[in-house]
Amino acid sequence: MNKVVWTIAGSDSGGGAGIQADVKAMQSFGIHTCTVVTALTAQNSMGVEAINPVGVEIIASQLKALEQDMPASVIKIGMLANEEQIKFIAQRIQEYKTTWACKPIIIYDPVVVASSGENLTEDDVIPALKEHLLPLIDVLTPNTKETQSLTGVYLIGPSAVRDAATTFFKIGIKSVVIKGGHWDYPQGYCIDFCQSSADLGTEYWLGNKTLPVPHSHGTGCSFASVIAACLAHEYPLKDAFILAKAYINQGLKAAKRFGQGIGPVAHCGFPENKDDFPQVIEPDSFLGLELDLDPVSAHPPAMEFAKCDSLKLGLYPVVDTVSWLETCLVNGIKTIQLRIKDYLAPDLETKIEQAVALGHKYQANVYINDHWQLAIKHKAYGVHLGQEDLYLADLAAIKMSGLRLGLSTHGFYEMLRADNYKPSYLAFGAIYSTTTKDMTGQIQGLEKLKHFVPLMKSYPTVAIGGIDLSRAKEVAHTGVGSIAVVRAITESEDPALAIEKLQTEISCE
Ligand SMILES: Cc1ncc(COP(=O)(O)OP(=O)(O)O)c(N)n1
Ligand SMILES: Cc1ncsc1CCOP(=O)(O)O
Ligand SMILES: [Mg+2]
Repeated sequence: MNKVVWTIAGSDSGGGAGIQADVKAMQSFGIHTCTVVTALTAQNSMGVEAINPVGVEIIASQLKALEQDMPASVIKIGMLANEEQIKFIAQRIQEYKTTWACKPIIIYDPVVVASSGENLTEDDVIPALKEHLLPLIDVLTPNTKETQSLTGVYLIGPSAVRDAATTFFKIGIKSVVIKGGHWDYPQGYCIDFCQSSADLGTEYWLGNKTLPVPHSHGTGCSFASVIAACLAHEYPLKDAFILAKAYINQGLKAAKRFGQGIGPVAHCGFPENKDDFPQVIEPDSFLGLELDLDPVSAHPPAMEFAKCDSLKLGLYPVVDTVSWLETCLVNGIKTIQLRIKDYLAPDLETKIEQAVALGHKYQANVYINDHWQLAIKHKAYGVHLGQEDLYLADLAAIKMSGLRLGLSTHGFYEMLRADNYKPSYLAFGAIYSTTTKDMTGQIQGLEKLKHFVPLMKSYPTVAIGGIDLSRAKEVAHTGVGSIAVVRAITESEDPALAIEKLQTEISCE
Protein backbone atom coordinates (compact mmCIF):
# COMPACT_ATOMS: atom_id res chain seq x y z
CA MET A 1 0.00 0.00 0.00
CA ASN A 2 1.14 3.59 -0.62
CA LYS A 3 2.41 5.05 2.62
CA VAL A 4 2.19 8.69 3.69
CA VAL A 5 4.25 10.30 6.43
CA TRP A 6 3.97 13.94 7.47
CA THR A 7 6.96 15.94 8.50
CA ILE A 8 6.37 19.06 10.56
CA ALA A 9 9.72 20.83 10.42
CA GLY A 10 11.78 23.78 9.24
CA SER A 11 12.95 24.42 5.69
CA ASP A 12 16.73 24.54 5.22
CA SER A 13 17.54 26.91 2.36
CA GLY A 14 20.86 25.09 2.00
CA GLY A 15 18.99 21.90 1.10
CA GLY A 16 20.87 19.64 3.51
CA ALA A 17 18.74 19.35 6.63
CA GLY A 18 15.15 19.97 7.81
CA ILE A 19 12.24 19.32 5.49
CA GLN A 20 14.56 18.88 2.51
CA ALA A 21 16.47 16.05 4.21
CA ASP A 22 13.25 14.48 5.49
CA VAL A 23 11.73 14.22 1.99
CA LYS A 24 14.90 12.66 0.53
CA ALA A 25 15.37 10.17 3.35
CA MET A 26 11.74 9.04 3.32
CA GLN A 27 11.80 8.77 -0.46
CA SER A 28 14.68 6.32 -0.12
CA PHE A 29 12.27 4.05 1.76
CA GLY A 30 9.38 4.38 -0.67
CA ILE A 31 7.40 6.85 1.44
CA HIS A 32 5.39 9.80 0.17
CA THR A 33 6.20 12.76 2.44
CA CYS A 34 3.74 15.56 3.17
CA THR A 35 5.31 18.70 4.58
CA VAL A 36 4.20 21.25 7.15
CA VAL A 37 6.77 24.04 7.30
CA THR A 38 7.37 25.64 10.70
CA ALA A 39 10.19 28.03 9.76
CA LEU A 40 11.96 29.29 6.67
CA THR A 41 15.52 29.15 7.89
CA ALA A 42 18.18 31.04 6.00
CA GLN A 43 21.23 28.83 6.18
CA ASN A 44 24.01 27.49 4.04
CA SER A 45 26.98 25.22 4.47
CA MET A 46 28.64 27.82 6.73
CA GLY A 47 25.86 28.26 9.27
CA VAL A 48 22.41 29.59 10.19
CA GLU A 49 21.73 33.23 9.32
CA ALA A 50 18.05 33.49 10.28
CA ILE A 51 15.26 31.24 11.59
CA ASN A 52 12.13 33.06 10.26
CA PRO A 53 9.39 31.19 12.13
CA VAL A 54 6.06 30.71 10.36
CA GLY A 55 2.93 31.90 12.19
CA VAL A 56 0.69 29.22 13.72
CA GLU A 57 -2.21 30.21 11.46
CA ILE A 58 -0.07 29.25 8.44
CA ILE A 59 0.91 25.98 10.13
CA ALA A 60 -2.79 25.40 10.83
CA SER A 61 -3.74 25.88 7.19
CA GLN A 62 -1.08 23.38 6.04
CA LEU A 63 -2.32 20.82 8.59
CA LYS A 64 -5.94 21.39 7.58
CA ALA A 65 -5.17 20.67 3.94
CA LEU A 66 -3.51 17.39 4.86
CA GLU A 67 -6.04 16.30 7.48
CA GLN A 68 -8.80 16.44 4.88
CA ASP A 69 -7.04 14.43 2.24
CA MET A 70 -3.88 12.63 3.30
CA PRO A 71 -3.89 11.48 6.94
CA ALA A 72 -0.66 9.78 7.96
CA SER A 73 0.11 6.69 9.99
CA VAL A 74 3.31 8.35 11.20
CA ILE A 75 3.99 12.04 11.89
CA LYS A 76 7.57 13.18 12.25
CA ILE A 77 8.22 16.45 14.06
CA GLY A 78 11.47 18.33 13.67
CA MET A 79 12.25 21.95 14.39
CA LEU A 80 9.63 23.91 16.31
CA ALA A 81 10.85 27.48 16.58
CA ASN A 82 9.08 28.85 19.65
CA GLU A 83 6.72 28.16 22.52
CA GLU A 84 3.63 29.14 20.57
CA GLN A 85 4.40 26.55 17.88
CA ILE A 86 5.12 23.88 20.49
CA LYS A 87 1.79 24.43 22.27
CA PHE A 88 -0.11 24.53 18.99
CA ILE A 89 1.44 21.35 17.56
CA ALA A 90 0.98 19.53 20.89
CA GLN A 91 -2.70 20.43 20.90
CA ARG A 92 -3.13 19.16 17.31
CA ILE A 93 -1.27 15.93 18.02
CA GLN A 94 -3.44 15.36 21.07
CA GLU A 95 -6.50 15.84 18.87
CA TYR A 96 -5.24 13.39 16.21
CA LYS A 97 -4.46 10.81 18.87
CA THR A 98 -7.95 11.02 20.32
CA THR A 99 -10.08 11.46 17.21
CA TRP A 100 -8.41 9.61 14.32
CA ALA A 101 -9.57 6.07 13.71
CA CYS A 102 -5.91 5.06 13.28
CA LYS A 103 -3.89 6.74 16.02
CA PRO A 104 -0.73 8.13 14.36
CA ILE A 105 2.73 7.26 15.67
CA ILE A 106 4.55 10.47 16.63
CA ILE A 107 8.30 10.66 16.26
CA TYR A 108 10.02 13.81 17.47
CA ASP A 109 13.57 14.77 16.63
CA PRO A 110 14.03 17.64 19.07
CA VAL A 111 15.96 20.00 16.83
CA VAL A 112 17.17 22.20 19.63
CA VAL A 113 20.83 21.99 18.73
CA ALA A 114 22.02 21.39 15.13
CA SER A 115 24.89 19.00 14.43
CA SER A 116 27.03 22.13 13.97
CA GLY A 117 26.27 23.02 17.62
CA GLU A 118 24.05 25.99 16.78
CA ASN A 119 20.78 26.61 18.63
CA LEU A 120 17.79 26.33 16.32
CA THR A 121 15.09 26.96 18.86
CA GLU A 122 14.56 29.75 21.35
CA ASP A 123 16.31 28.86 24.61
CA ASP A 124 13.30 29.14 26.89
CA VAL A 125 11.19 26.46 25.20
CA ILE A 126 12.37 23.47 27.23
CA PRO A 127 9.67 23.76 29.96
CA ALA A 128 6.93 24.05 27.29
CA LEU A 129 8.30 21.03 25.44
CA LYS A 130 8.30 18.95 28.61
CA GLU A 131 4.84 20.03 29.65
CA HIS A 132 2.98 19.93 26.34
CA LEU A 133 4.71 17.94 23.60
CA LEU A 134 7.01 15.32 25.09
CA PRO A 135 4.21 13.42 26.91
CA LEU A 136 2.61 12.75 23.48
CA ILE A 137 5.72 11.36 21.82
CA ASP A 138 6.04 7.72 20.81
CA VAL A 139 9.67 7.85 19.67
CA LEU A 140 12.14 10.59 20.65
CA THR A 141 15.51 10.84 18.86
CA PRO A 142 17.68 13.35 20.75
CA ASN A 143 21.42 13.80 20.29
CA THR A 144 23.73 14.00 23.28
CA LYS A 145 23.31 17.72 23.84
CA GLU A 146 19.54 17.60 23.42
CA THR A 147 19.36 14.70 25.87
CA GLN A 148 21.34 16.74 28.37
CA SER A 149 19.20 19.87 27.85
CA LEU A 150 15.94 17.96 28.18
CA THR A 151 16.81 15.64 31.08
CA GLY A 152 19.60 17.41 32.94
CA VAL A 153 21.51 14.11 32.83
CA TYR A 154 25.11 14.52 31.69
CA LEU A 155 25.93 11.56 29.45
CA ILE A 156 29.19 10.26 30.82
CA GLY A 157 28.61 6.54 30.38
CA PRO A 158 26.04 3.80 29.76
CA SER A 159 24.38 4.10 33.14
CA ALA A 160 23.87 7.84 32.55
CA VAL A 161 22.31 7.00 29.16
CA ARG A 162 19.92 4.64 30.94
CA ASP A 163 19.14 7.32 33.54
CA ALA A 164 18.34 9.79 30.77
CA ALA A 165 16.03 7.24 29.12
CA THR A 166 14.26 6.66 32.44
CA THR A 167 13.79 10.44 32.83
CA PHE A 168 12.20 10.58 29.37
CA PHE A 169 9.90 7.64 30.20
CA LYS A 170 8.73 9.42 33.37
CA ILE A 171 7.61 12.35 31.19
CA GLY A 172 5.48 9.90 29.18
CA ILE A 173 7.65 9.28 26.10
CA LYS A 174 7.19 5.67 24.94
CA SER A 175 10.57 4.95 23.28
CA VAL A 176 13.89 6.74 22.96
CA VAL A 177 16.76 6.51 20.52
CA ILE A 178 19.66 8.43 22.03
CA LYS A 179 22.23 9.26 19.35
CA GLY A 180 25.81 9.11 20.48
CA GLY A 181 27.44 10.92 17.59
CA HIS A 182 28.89 13.48 20.01
CA TRP A 183 30.14 11.08 22.73
CA ASP A 184 33.54 9.66 22.21
CA TYR A 185 33.43 6.54 24.23
CA PRO A 186 34.76 4.06 23.67
CA GLN A 187 37.24 6.35 21.97
CA GLY A 188 36.88 6.35 18.19
CA TYR A 189 33.42 4.73 18.22
CA CYS A 190 29.95 6.08 17.70
CA ILE A 191 27.41 4.35 19.97
CA ASP A 192 23.62 4.68 19.87
CA PHE A 193 21.02 3.43 22.33
CA CYS A 194 17.36 2.47 22.02
CA GLN A 195 14.86 1.45 24.66
CA SER A 196 11.09 1.36 25.13
CA SER A 197 9.21 1.98 28.35
CA ALA A 198 6.99 -1.03 27.59
CA ASP A 199 10.03 -3.33 27.71
CA LEU A 200 12.47 -1.90 30.24
CA GLY A 201 14.35 -5.21 30.43
CA THR A 202 15.52 -4.88 26.82
CA GLU A 203 17.98 -2.31 25.55
CA TYR A 204 19.54 -2.06 22.12
CA TRP A 205 23.07 -0.75 21.66
CA LEU A 206 24.55 -0.23 18.22
CA GLY A 207 28.09 0.86 17.47
CA ASN A 208 30.60 1.45 14.74
CA LYS A 209 33.89 3.19 14.31
CA THR A 210 33.39 6.94 13.96
CA LEU A 211 33.61 7.80 10.27
CA PRO A 212 36.30 10.44 9.69
CA VAL A 213 34.21 12.42 7.20
CA PRO A 214 33.76 16.20 7.09
CA HIS A 215 30.27 16.43 5.56
CA SER A 216 27.50 15.53 7.98
CA HIS A 217 24.85 18.25 7.75
CA GLY A 218 21.32 16.88 8.09
CA THR A 219 22.23 13.56 9.73
CA GLY A 220 19.83 14.02 12.67
CA CYS A 221 16.81 14.88 10.49
CA SER A 222 17.60 12.06 8.05
CA PHE A 223 18.07 9.52 10.85
CA ALA A 224 14.69 10.32 12.41
CA SER A 225 13.04 10.35 8.97
CA VAL A 226 14.28 6.83 8.21
CA ILE A 227 12.86 5.68 11.54
CA ALA A 228 9.55 7.35 10.66
CA ALA A 229 9.54 5.72 7.21
CA CYS A 230 10.29 2.27 8.62
CA LEU A 231 7.59 2.63 11.28
CA ALA A 232 5.15 3.58 8.52
CA HIS A 233 6.10 0.27 6.88
CA GLU A 234 5.31 -1.35 10.25
CA TYR A 235 8.88 -2.44 10.90
CA PRO A 236 9.69 -3.02 14.57
CA LEU A 237 11.57 -0.12 16.17
CA LYS A 238 14.78 -2.17 16.55
CA ASP A 239 14.81 -2.72 12.75
CA ALA A 240 14.04 0.95 12.08
CA PHE A 241 16.90 1.85 14.44
CA ILE A 242 19.51 -0.28 12.70
CA LEU A 243 18.36 0.74 9.20
CA ALA A 244 18.53 4.44 10.15
CA LYS A 245 22.08 3.97 11.39
CA ALA A 246 23.09 2.08 8.23
CA TYR A 247 21.47 4.76 6.06
CA ILE A 248 23.45 7.50 7.78
CA ASN A 249 26.73 5.56 7.57
CA GLN A 250 26.13 4.97 3.87
CA GLY A 251 25.24 8.66 3.37
CA LEU A 252 28.26 9.92 5.30
CA LYS A 253 30.62 7.83 3.17
CA ALA A 254 29.10 9.28 -0.01
CA ALA A 255 28.68 12.88 1.24
CA LYS A 256 30.10 15.68 -0.91
CA ARG A 257 30.86 19.35 -0.45
CA PHE A 258 28.38 21.91 -1.79
CA GLY A 259 29.45 25.43 -0.83
CA GLN A 260 32.45 26.28 1.28
CA GLY A 261 31.53 24.63 4.58
CA ILE A 262 29.98 21.41 5.84
CA GLY A 263 28.27 19.45 3.09
CA PRO A 264 25.04 17.46 3.51
CA VAL A 265 24.81 13.76 4.25
CA ALA A 266 24.09 11.95 0.94
CA HIS A 267 20.83 10.11 0.27
CA CYS A 268 21.66 6.83 -1.46
CA GLY A 269 18.55 4.67 -1.10
CA PHE A 270 17.86 1.60 0.99
CA PRO A 271 21.15 0.42 2.55
CA GLU A 272 22.27 -2.71 0.72
CA ASN A 273 25.87 -3.03 1.87
CA LYS A 274 26.60 -4.90 5.11
CA ASP A 275 29.69 -2.74 5.73
CA ASP A 276 27.40 0.24 6.30
CA PHE A 277 25.51 -1.51 9.07
CA PRO A 278 26.59 -0.97 12.67
CA GLN A 279 27.47 -3.75 15.00
CA VAL A 280 24.78 -5.03 17.35
CA ILE A 281 26.61 -4.75 20.66
CA GLU A 282 26.48 -7.97 22.67
CA PRO A 283 27.45 -7.70 26.36
CA ASP A 284 30.45 -10.00 25.98
CA SER A 285 31.80 -8.36 22.81
CA PHE A 286 34.69 -5.87 22.81
CA LEU A 287 32.30 -2.91 22.71
CA GLY A 288 29.99 -4.53 25.29
CA LEU A 289 32.90 -4.92 27.69
CA GLU A 290 34.07 -1.36 27.03
CA LEU A 291 30.55 -0.13 27.77
CA ASP A 292 30.45 -2.30 30.87
CA LEU A 293 27.21 -4.04 29.86
CA ASP A 294 26.17 -6.81 32.25
CA PRO A 295 27.12 -10.27 30.96
CA VAL A 296 24.08 -12.41 30.20
CA SER A 297 25.42 -15.71 28.87
CA ALA A 298 26.55 -18.43 31.23
CA HIS A 299 28.89 -19.75 28.54
CA PRO A 300 32.04 -18.42 26.88
CA PRO A 301 31.37 -16.54 23.62
CA ALA A 302 32.07 -18.30 20.31
CA MET A 303 32.01 -17.29 16.69
CA GLU A 304 33.02 -18.61 13.24
CA PHE A 305 31.32 -21.98 12.97
CA ALA A 306 32.12 -24.83 10.57
CA LYS A 307 31.16 -24.03 6.98
CA CYS A 308 28.29 -25.77 5.17
CA ASP A 309 29.26 -27.87 2.15
CA SER A 310 27.64 -25.38 -0.18
CA LEU A 311 26.20 -21.84 -0.27
CA LYS A 312 22.95 -23.24 -1.69
CA LEU A 313 21.32 -25.72 0.66
CA GLY A 314 18.33 -26.32 -1.66
CA LEU A 315 15.01 -27.71 -0.47
CA TYR A 316 15.19 -28.05 3.33
CA PRO A 317 12.36 -30.01 5.00
CA VAL A 318 11.85 -29.45 8.72
CA VAL A 319 10.15 -32.51 10.20
CA ASP A 320 9.20 -33.80 13.62
CA THR A 321 9.55 -37.58 13.25
CA VAL A 322 12.25 -39.98 12.17
CA SER A 323 9.75 -41.55 9.81
CA TRP A 324 9.20 -38.24 7.95
CA LEU A 325 12.94 -37.72 7.92
CA GLU A 326 13.46 -41.05 6.17
CA THR A 327 10.66 -40.36 3.65
CA CYS A 328 12.39 -37.13 2.66
CA LEU A 329 15.84 -38.69 2.42
CA VAL A 330 14.52 -41.57 0.30
CA ASN A 331 13.20 -38.91 -2.06
CA GLY A 332 16.56 -37.25 -2.55
CA ILE A 333 16.62 -34.51 0.12
CA LYS A 334 20.20 -33.56 1.09
CA THR A 335 19.58 -31.00 3.89
CA ILE A 336 17.00 -31.71 6.57
CA GLN A 337 16.13 -30.81 10.16
CA LEU A 338 14.67 -32.88 12.97
CA ARG A 339 12.52 -30.45 15.00
CA ILE A 340 11.05 -32.12 18.08
CA LYS A 341 9.68 -29.34 20.28
CA ASP A 342 8.66 -31.62 23.14
CA TYR A 343 11.68 -31.76 25.43
CA LEU A 344 10.14 -34.68 27.29
CA ALA A 345 9.36 -36.67 24.14
CA PRO A 346 9.84 -40.38 24.79
CA ASP A 347 13.07 -41.70 23.28
CA LEU A 348 14.21 -38.23 22.25
CA GLU A 349 17.84 -39.32 22.31
CA THR A 350 17.14 -42.49 20.31
CA LYS A 351 15.30 -40.42 17.68
CA ILE A 352 18.22 -38.05 17.32
CA GLU A 353 20.63 -40.99 17.09
CA GLN A 354 18.46 -42.58 14.37
CA ALA A 355 18.19 -39.29 12.47
CA VAL A 356 21.97 -38.91 12.43
CA ALA A 357 22.39 -42.51 11.27
CA LEU A 358 19.89 -41.97 8.44
CA GLY A 359 21.82 -38.89 7.39
CA HIS A 360 24.93 -41.04 7.00
CA LYS A 361 23.01 -43.76 5.15
CA TYR A 362 21.59 -41.33 2.56
CA GLN A 363 24.62 -39.00 2.50
CA ALA A 364 22.51 -36.11 3.65
CA ASN A 365 23.14 -33.33 6.17
CA VAL A 366 20.96 -33.64 9.27
CA TYR A 367 20.45 -30.63 11.54
CA ILE A 368 18.95 -31.01 15.01
CA ASN A 369 16.72 -28.21 16.26
CA ASP A 370 17.21 -27.03 19.88
CA HIS A 371 18.77 -30.19 21.41
CA TRP A 372 22.37 -29.16 20.91
CA GLN A 373 23.83 -31.42 23.65
CA LEU A 374 22.36 -34.53 21.99
CA ALA A 375 23.37 -33.26 18.57
CA ILE A 376 26.97 -32.97 19.77
CA LYS A 377 26.83 -36.33 21.51
CA HIS A 378 25.59 -38.14 18.40
CA LYS A 379 27.70 -36.14 15.95
CA ALA A 380 24.93 -34.59 13.90
CA TYR A 381 25.95 -32.52 10.90
CA GLY A 382 24.61 -29.38 12.56
CA VAL A 383 22.35 -27.67 15.07
CA HIS A 384 19.64 -25.10 14.39
CA LEU A 385 19.07 -22.52 17.12
CA GLY A 386 16.86 -19.47 17.65
CA GLN A 387 17.80 -15.99 18.89
CA GLU A 388 16.61 -16.85 22.38
CA ASP A 389 19.11 -19.74 22.49
CA LEU A 390 22.15 -17.55 21.86
CA TYR A 391 22.73 -16.85 25.57
CA LEU A 392 21.55 -20.29 26.70
CA ALA A 393 23.40 -22.77 24.51
CA ASP A 394 27.10 -23.52 24.90
CA LEU A 395 28.14 -22.15 21.51
CA ALA A 396 31.82 -22.84 22.22
CA ALA A 397 31.02 -26.54 22.71
CA ILE A 398 29.08 -26.64 19.42
CA LYS A 399 31.96 -24.95 17.60
CA MET A 400 34.61 -27.18 19.19
CA SER A 401 32.68 -30.29 18.18
CA GLY A 402 32.77 -29.08 14.56
CA LEU A 403 28.98 -28.99 14.17
CA ARG A 404 27.46 -26.43 11.81
CA LEU A 405 25.27 -23.81 13.40
CA GLY A 406 22.13 -22.48 11.69
CA LEU A 407 20.52 -19.41 13.27
CA SER A 408 16.98 -18.08 12.98
CA THR A 409 16.51 -14.36 12.37
CA HIS A 410 13.36 -12.25 12.21
CA GLY A 411 14.26 -8.91 10.70
CA PHE A 412 17.27 -6.63 10.18
CA TYR A 413 18.32 -6.24 13.80
CA GLU A 414 18.33 -9.97 14.53
CA MET A 415 20.15 -10.62 11.26
CA LEU A 416 22.98 -8.29 12.26
CA ARG A 417 22.96 -9.74 15.75
CA ALA A 418 23.35 -13.24 14.28
CA ASP A 419 26.18 -11.98 12.07
CA ASN A 420 28.25 -11.38 15.24
CA TYR A 421 28.43 -15.16 15.69
CA LYS A 422 29.44 -15.98 12.09
CA PRO A 423 27.10 -19.01 11.96
CA SER A 424 27.16 -21.63 9.21
CA TYR A 425 23.89 -20.41 7.71
CA LEU A 426 21.23 -17.78 8.38
CA ALA A 427 17.49 -18.45 8.25
CA PHE A 428 15.00 -15.63 7.58
CA GLY A 429 11.42 -16.00 8.70
CA ALA A 430 8.59 -16.16 8.78
CA ILE A 431 8.25 -15.05 5.18
CA TYR A 432 4.48 -15.67 5.11
CA SER A 433 1.99 -16.44 7.85
CA THR A 434 2.00 -20.02 8.99
CA THR A 435 -0.05 -22.28 11.21
CA THR A 436 2.93 -24.44 12.14
CA LYS A 437 4.27 -21.97 14.71
CA ASP A 438 2.99 -18.77 16.32
CA MET A 439 4.87 -16.06 14.45
CA THR A 440 2.64 -13.12 15.44
CA GLY A 441 4.40 -9.84 14.66
CA GLN A 442 7.28 -11.62 12.94
CA ILE A 443 6.03 -12.02 9.37
CA GLN A 444 8.69 -10.53 7.11
CA GLY A 445 7.16 -10.73 3.61
CA LEU A 446 8.89 -11.09 0.27
CA GLU A 447 10.02 -7.44 0.02
CA LYS A 448 12.14 -7.66 3.14
CA LEU A 449 13.52 -11.03 2.02
CA LYS A 450 14.71 -9.25 -1.14
CA HIS A 451 16.82 -7.00 1.11
CA PHE A 452 18.02 -9.74 3.49
CA VAL A 453 19.47 -12.01 0.81
CA PRO A 454 21.96 -9.61 -0.84
CA LEU A 455 22.92 -8.14 2.52
CA MET A 456 23.89 -11.57 3.82
CA LYS A 457 25.26 -12.94 0.55
CA SER A 458 28.42 -14.23 2.23
CA TYR A 459 26.28 -16.82 4.08
CA PRO A 460 24.17 -19.74 2.90
CA THR A 461 20.66 -18.31 3.35
CA VAL A 462 17.37 -20.05 4.13
CA ALA A 463 13.79 -18.74 3.87
CA ILE A 464 11.14 -20.33 6.09
CA GLY A 465 7.49 -19.88 6.97
CA GLY A 466 4.33 -20.38 4.95
CA ILE A 467 6.17 -21.41 1.79
CA ASP A 468 4.29 -23.84 -0.43
CA LEU A 469 4.37 -24.90 -4.07
CA SER A 470 2.53 -21.77 -5.20
CA ARG A 471 5.09 -19.48 -3.52
CA ALA A 472 8.32 -21.42 -3.89
CA LYS A 473 9.28 -19.81 -7.20
CA GLU A 474 8.88 -16.19 -6.05
CA VAL A 475 10.86 -16.99 -2.92
CA ALA A 476 13.64 -18.70 -4.88
CA HIS A 477 13.65 -15.73 -7.24
CA THR A 478 15.01 -13.53 -4.39
CA GLY A 479 18.26 -15.48 -4.69
CA VAL A 480 17.84 -17.20 -1.32
CA GLY A 481 19.87 -20.40 -1.37
CA SER A 482 17.39 -22.64 0.41
CA ILE A 483 13.70 -22.99 1.14
CA ALA A 484 12.67 -24.62 4.40
CA VAL A 485 9.20 -26.10 4.59
CA VAL A 486 7.09 -28.09 7.01
CA ARG A 487 3.47 -28.38 5.81
CA ALA A 488 4.26 -28.17 2.10
CA ILE A 489 5.56 -31.71 2.51
CA THR A 490 3.97 -33.13 5.67
CA GLU A 491 0.44 -32.06 4.73
CA SER A 492 0.63 -32.97 1.07
CA GLU A 493 -1.31 -35.93 -0.24
CA ASP A 494 1.73 -37.25 -2.04
CA PRO A 495 4.96 -36.21 -0.24
CA ALA A 496 7.23 -37.70 -2.92
CA LEU A 497 5.47 -35.71 -5.62
CA ALA A 498 5.48 -32.57 -3.42
CA ILE A 499 9.25 -32.87 -2.99
CA GLU A 500 9.76 -33.37 -6.71
CA LYS A 501 7.59 -30.37 -7.62
CA LEU A 502 9.15 -28.10 -5.00
CA GLN A 503 12.61 -29.10 -6.23
CA THR A 504 11.61 -28.23 -9.79
CA GLU A 505 10.17 -24.85 -8.77
CA ILE A 506 13.26 -23.77 -6.89
CA SER A 507 15.88 -25.28 -9.20
CA CYS A 508 14.90 -22.99 -12.10
CA GLU A 509 16.55 -20.04 -10.32
C1 LIG B 1 15.64 -23.59 8.84
C2 LIG B 1 14.94 -23.11 10.05
N1 LIG B 1 14.71 -21.82 10.21
C3 LIG B 1 14.07 -21.36 11.30
C4 LIG B 1 13.67 -22.23 12.27
C5 LIG B 1 13.05 -21.74 13.54
O1 LIG B 1 13.93 -22.06 14.60
P1 LIG B 1 13.74 -21.44 16.05
O2 LIG B 1 13.75 -19.95 15.93
O3 LIG B 1 14.75 -22.05 16.93
O4 LIG B 1 12.31 -21.89 16.45
P2 LIG B 1 11.83 -23.37 16.68
O5 LIG B 1 11.97 -24.12 15.39
O6 LIG B 1 12.72 -23.94 17.73
O7 LIG B 1 10.43 -23.23 17.11
C6 LIG B 1 13.91 -23.57 12.07
N2 LIG B 1 13.55 -24.51 12.97
N3 LIG B 1 14.56 -23.99 10.96
C1 LIG C 1 9.66 -23.40 12.50
C2 LIG C 1 9.32 -22.13 11.87
N1 LIG C 1 10.07 -21.04 12.11
C3 LIG C 1 9.65 -19.97 11.46
S1 LIG C 1 8.27 -20.28 10.56
C4 LIG C 1 8.29 -21.92 11.01
C5 LIG C 1 7.29 -22.90 10.56
C6 LIG C 1 7.27 -23.11 9.10
O1 LIG C 1 6.31 -24.06 8.79
P1 LIG C 1 5.47 -24.06 7.44
O2 LIG C 1 6.42 -24.39 6.33
O3 LIG C 1 4.46 -25.17 7.65
O4 LIG C 1 4.80 -22.73 7.31
MG1 LIG D 1 14.70 -23.72 18.23
